[in-house]
Amino acid sequence: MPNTPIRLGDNVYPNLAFIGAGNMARAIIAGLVKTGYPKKAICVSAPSLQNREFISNTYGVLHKEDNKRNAKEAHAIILAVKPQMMQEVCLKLKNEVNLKDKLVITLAAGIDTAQYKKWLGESVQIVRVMPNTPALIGEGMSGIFCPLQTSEGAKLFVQKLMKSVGEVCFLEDESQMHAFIATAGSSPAYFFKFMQFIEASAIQLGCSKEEAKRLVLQSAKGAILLACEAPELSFQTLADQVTSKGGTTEQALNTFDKLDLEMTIKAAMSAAAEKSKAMSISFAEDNS
Ligand SMILES: NC(=O)C1=CN([C@@H]2O[C@H](COP(=O)(O)OP(=O)(O)OC[C@H]3O[C@@H](n4cnc5c(N)ncnc54)[C@H](OP(=O)(O)O)[C@@H]3O)[C@@H](O)[C@H]2O)C=CC1
Ligand SMILES: O=C(O)[C@@H]1CCC=N1
Repeated sequence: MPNTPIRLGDNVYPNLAFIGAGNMARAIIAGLVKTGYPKKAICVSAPSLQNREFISNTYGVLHKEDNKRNAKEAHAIILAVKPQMMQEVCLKLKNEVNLKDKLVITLAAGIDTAQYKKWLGESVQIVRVMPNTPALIGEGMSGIFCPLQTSEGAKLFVQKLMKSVGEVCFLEDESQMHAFIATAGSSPAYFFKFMQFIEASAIQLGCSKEEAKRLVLQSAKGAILLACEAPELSFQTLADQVTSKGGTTEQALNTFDKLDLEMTIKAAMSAAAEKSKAMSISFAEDNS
């Protein structure tokens, strides 16, 4: 039986069981704790004591070795293991925990909600969330897909939960998840790689390592804040504002065009979306 949810003022905080103590669990837990989710209402389980203790010590939440013990006491179970581990984790949960009255939220890429019903039982209440790591600092972007039967209460709960670590977007159709993963789930990595390459080039051009990082970070932060403050301006207009005719930026952007940066990015995003589709198909086939 789950413990009674913690109440603080008018707010009720269901107990959350995070299954998995990796990057994504950590990012969401950090974001939740920062926004005041009660630490004692959050528990994490994973095989590695070191990883569990790291999250527990850093954010003050509970930890358990055993998924079963964690899930039993929770109102909502958050599946934060790699897709390849998901079947094993789900089948064990189904056998060991009464999932009736519990909400299951999965963060995994490439596994459709229909698949979870095969693993966890047709009646399981499952919601799919695709977050990203900036949730760690409350700046995440999460896509939420709720199958038809999802209760309004569950939808609102997931919306509130993920809003506390960033922005949310409801997906009407699960097939939209492939584009969402390519555009938001994976994209922080694209921006980090872009910054990494600018930093390395700056060093080659004569900047010190520290200077290069500082210049990249502040310029990227400035550019992003500027774009956020002027949503009416297209990205093209913002780029035009930097580009003087016959000047330095023009030379850099011409080089992007010559080497077809746009095509490279399109190809990379298609690869991410295609991988998501292929994973969904392969999980469905493996278990048909
Ligand atoms: N990283 C990201 O940016 C995003 C990830 N996701 C999704 O989130 C999920 C987790 O990804 P991420 O956090 O990056 O992965 P990590 O590899 O960082 O973490 C996976 C965690 O799962 C734990 N684990 C493995 N087996 C079990 C088990 N049997 N029971 C409980 N826990 C187990 C691992 O344990 P241990 O600590 O012992 O190794 C580890 O803590 C994936 O499905 C991914 O698709 C979604 C959006 C973005
Ligand atoms: O790389 C992945 O598969 C996961 C999903 C989106 C970000 N990380």
